[in-house]
Amino acid sequence: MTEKLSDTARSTMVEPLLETGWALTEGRDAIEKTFKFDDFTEAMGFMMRAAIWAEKWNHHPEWSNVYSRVSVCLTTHDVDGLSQLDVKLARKMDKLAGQPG
Ligand SMILES: C[C@H](O)[C@H](O)[C@H]1CNC2=NC(N)=NC(=O)C2=N1
Repeated sequence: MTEKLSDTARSTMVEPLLETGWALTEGRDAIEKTFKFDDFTEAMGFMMRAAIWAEKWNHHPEWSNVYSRVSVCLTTHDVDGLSQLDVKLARKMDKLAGQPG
């Protein structure tokens, strides 16, 4: 059963994400990041690759795309807050984007 991250888990698992461009969302227990790509095609390719992992893990981002940018917000609706799934997907997205931050 997915659980909300504990305070300890937040400092060990979420804080490192803040170093790679993720930020805590105002007013929500969520993290967000805007990925910038060279063009629309690169942005779409990232979304497709990330979508495959989201579906495989049954954990889906709240995201939007404007041309070469993809804005992502991750939170776990089932627990109304951040869980390990959000950390896992955030790490995967960073890898798929090939950008440290
Ligand atoms: C029924 C389905 O398995 C659930 O709604 C899954 C789908 N994807 C999900 N994605 C996210 N971000 N949070 C969830 O709680 C969630 N739950």
